[in-house]
Amino acid sequence: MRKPLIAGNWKMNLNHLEAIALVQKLAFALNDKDFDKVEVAVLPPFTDLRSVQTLVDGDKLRIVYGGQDLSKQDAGAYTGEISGAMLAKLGCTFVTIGHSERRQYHHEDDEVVNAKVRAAYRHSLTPILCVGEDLPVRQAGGQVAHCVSQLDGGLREISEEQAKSIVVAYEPVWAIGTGEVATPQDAQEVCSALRARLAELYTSEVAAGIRILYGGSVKSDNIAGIMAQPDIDGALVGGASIDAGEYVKICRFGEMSA
Ligand SMILES: O=C(CO)COP(=O)(O)O
Repeated sequence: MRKPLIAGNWKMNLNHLEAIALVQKLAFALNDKDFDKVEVAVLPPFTDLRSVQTLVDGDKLRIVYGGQDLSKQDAGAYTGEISGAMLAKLGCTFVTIGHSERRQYHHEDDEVVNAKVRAAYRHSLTPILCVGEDLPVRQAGGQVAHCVSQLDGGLREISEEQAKSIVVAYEPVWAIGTGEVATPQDAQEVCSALRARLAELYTSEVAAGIRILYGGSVKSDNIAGIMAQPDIDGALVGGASIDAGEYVKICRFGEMSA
């Protein structure tokens, strides 16, 4: 049984004081019944993580958190980089890897993404491996092949034992921050193909246990339809995750109508 995961990618938004305010609002609104049904994560900028950790530890919150990226190196002369060890020390559970904004603006290819996935496992972090096609690929009908190839690239030399804990996020680039949400059927098509590929790479039992998220303009008014799909186990939420009221509604997707 896959527990749904709602993860909020704050991107480059909110300083550490604003981070505290947002996590406090989430903690106030969400209760044990919510956390029993869904795992709720936030992915703040690096500079906010210590504040989030202090709040989560101090108030024993059930919210988990993680980084938006990590270095493929473990330590050393890599100015500006943040290591997996540093994220682990801050109590991070997750780290997003291969987000389309990293692939696009920082030219991260599958090789870099794979090195980062391996770095995450070295430090017991759970990667949220992001894949997704851009508009020309979708218009040419190449979305499944494109995403499966990114999945293969990201998982190179990742063992079955490691793969069991991975989270995969399907985020079509054309749906990110555009208000253009993929239809639930479009999202399901790719997510089911990703699960089928995971079964080929590992076993069907392993594939059946891996959570696959959808991301791209997820809001409280479209989450229910997305979550109703058999191969979608949660959402990676951008813009709507920094609005406490909206994010709480998304975390309570079971109460929203499809
Ligand atoms: O990129 C995303 C999450 O990682 C999606 O962003 P939006 O929800 O703002 O479209």
